Amino acid sequence: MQTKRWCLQVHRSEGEKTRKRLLEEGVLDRLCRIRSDGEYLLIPVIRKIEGAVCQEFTCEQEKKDLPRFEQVGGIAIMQDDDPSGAADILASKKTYHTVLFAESAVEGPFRTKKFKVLAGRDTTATEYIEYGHHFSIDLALAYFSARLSGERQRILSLMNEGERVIDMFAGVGPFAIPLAKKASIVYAGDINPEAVILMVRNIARNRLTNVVPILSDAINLPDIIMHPADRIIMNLPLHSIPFLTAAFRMTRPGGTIHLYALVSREDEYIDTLRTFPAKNVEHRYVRSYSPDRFHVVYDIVRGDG
Ligand SMILES: C[S@@+](CC[C@H](N)C(=O)[O-])C[C@H]1O[C@@H](n2cnc3c(N)ncnc32)[C@H](O)[C@@H]1O
Repeated sequence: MQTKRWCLQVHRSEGEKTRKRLLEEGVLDRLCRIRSDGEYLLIPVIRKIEGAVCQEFTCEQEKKDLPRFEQVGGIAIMQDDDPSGAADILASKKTYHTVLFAESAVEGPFRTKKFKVLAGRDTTATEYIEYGHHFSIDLALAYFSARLSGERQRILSLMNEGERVIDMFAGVGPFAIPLAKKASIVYAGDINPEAVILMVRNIARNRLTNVVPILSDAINLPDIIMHPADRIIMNLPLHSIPFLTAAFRMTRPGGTIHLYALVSREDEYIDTLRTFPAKNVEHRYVRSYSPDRFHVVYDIVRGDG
């Protein structure tokens, strides 16, 4: 079947390297055939990524319509308690080892969900790769979402080499670990001991020596971290506002705080942010959450006050 798809156009000499990278990042469209265009190859991808162009491809049809699910590593998470759909999902790809049903929304201080195993291995743990970084995850023990991968890359692209970074709600390390590539040091705190244990493992797996895991309530971080940061990550979208005073205490004048919040209007917290010594605040849509609420990120530059 001929169909239009997003693709990357790369020189033949770069073809295999690019294909492997896209496969590793989970964006290679494996249902469509890579095609050549003179000395270039057109490599199809499943969504619009940086540098992608739209071209015609010959694609196989999906074998069977699968129910909706979110993929995290080898785990598929369904929105419905549907064992037969779960069996279809499990059979659809060799890499899936477990299909889960989320029995609750994110809840409690650790922001975890309760899960029921619908098919496959009886586990909530898996391995996940994002932009070449390896993560051990256990969805029942510590929060993790693959949906912020683009946002993590955006923050990385804003960074200068050698920055000092603090991630106040670090979870298993999905911000802290990629940002360590440019940072001189990343302090990564979380209140959930299981998240910190997984983060320690992930730091070691990615052979990093500049990420400092801290088991602590974020409110206490200003008493633990003595040097001001160039950049702070605050990814606790429902409850981050009460931690802003601590974040401002830890940021140097001119440094940036990235505050994630759940809102129904992008400028919802602008008046609150004006009560802090902020020199500049920009906001941007991150992703939808419910029909009337979405995640926004405020990029806040600290003033001198
Ligand atoms: C939405 S998750 C984000 C985790 C990680 N940044 C990510 O993107 O996957 C929020 C994290 O904040 C942690 N947390 C909640 N309250 C906290 C507090 N008072 N101090 C430190 N960490 C907290 C939770 O355990 C959870 O891991």
